[in-house]
Amino acid sequence: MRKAKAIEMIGLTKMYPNGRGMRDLHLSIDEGDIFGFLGPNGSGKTTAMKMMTGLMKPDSGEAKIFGTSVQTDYVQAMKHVGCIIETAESYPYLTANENLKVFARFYSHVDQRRIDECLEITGMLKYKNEKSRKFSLGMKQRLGVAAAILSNPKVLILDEPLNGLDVEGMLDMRRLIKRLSEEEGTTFFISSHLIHDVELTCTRIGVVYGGKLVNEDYTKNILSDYASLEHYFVSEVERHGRV
Ligand SMILES: Nc1ncnc2c1ncn2[C@@H]1O[C@H](COP(=O)(O)OP(=O)(O)OP(=O)(O)O)[C@@H](O)[C@H]1O
Repeated sequence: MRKAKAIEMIGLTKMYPNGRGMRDLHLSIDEGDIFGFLGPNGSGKTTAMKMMTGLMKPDSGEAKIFGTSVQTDYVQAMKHVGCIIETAESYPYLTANENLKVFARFYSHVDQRRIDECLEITGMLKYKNEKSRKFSLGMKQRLGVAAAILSNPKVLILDEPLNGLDVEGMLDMRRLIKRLSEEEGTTFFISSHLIHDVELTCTRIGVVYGGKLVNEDYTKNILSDYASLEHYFVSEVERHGRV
């Protein structure tokens, strides 16, 4: 059976006056994929993610979530999406639980039981009544994920979710992503510049370089042809990327 298209990007373009940005991005993410958007600092990942989540208007092109245009029907398109773009914000003087209650107000069906469930899934239940200003970066990231999954989104869009995490924090986050993918069928779109982590976490990978998508493929295909994702990355950038 053909899988549904969770995310489609059709020629998304945003160029800043300095000539940088993201040019003519075409991508199609199937339901159930854990898609890794891999590229170095400044390659255009955040720009693309802002366009696909409606935070930035593209110069041209369109993003669709489950067939609905983010640009023309924002509320309907984003109904199934949870996202953390740039940083996971929280209210420092509120507890983890109180923070989630604030977010829960946006959704009529999210009750205390679901809040507890999200705290449990993200390993934050034991810190439920602690104020977030005392949290480490990893705990803040996890609280951010707890907030992003409150409404049971079918798609989670995470910008550099491993940024600033230590090894244990990275392992936790990777487990969390796999758990949500397996148990809840969540589709992920994750940006990262960490090649090794993308290799271990993602089922599909797109390489971005200099504001362009240079190639994309399933991780298992890449690893059957290349010794590691790093070899693939370097080869793709050399083949298509350098401008
Ligand atoms: N508001 C802006 N005005 C001008 N240039 C910008 C602006 N935002 C980003 N850029 C430039 O566009 C390019 C792409 O930036 P973007 O933030 O999308 O990259 P990124 O891949 O997310 O990088 P990072 O991993 O460092 O977050 C960079 O060269 C950046 O300097």
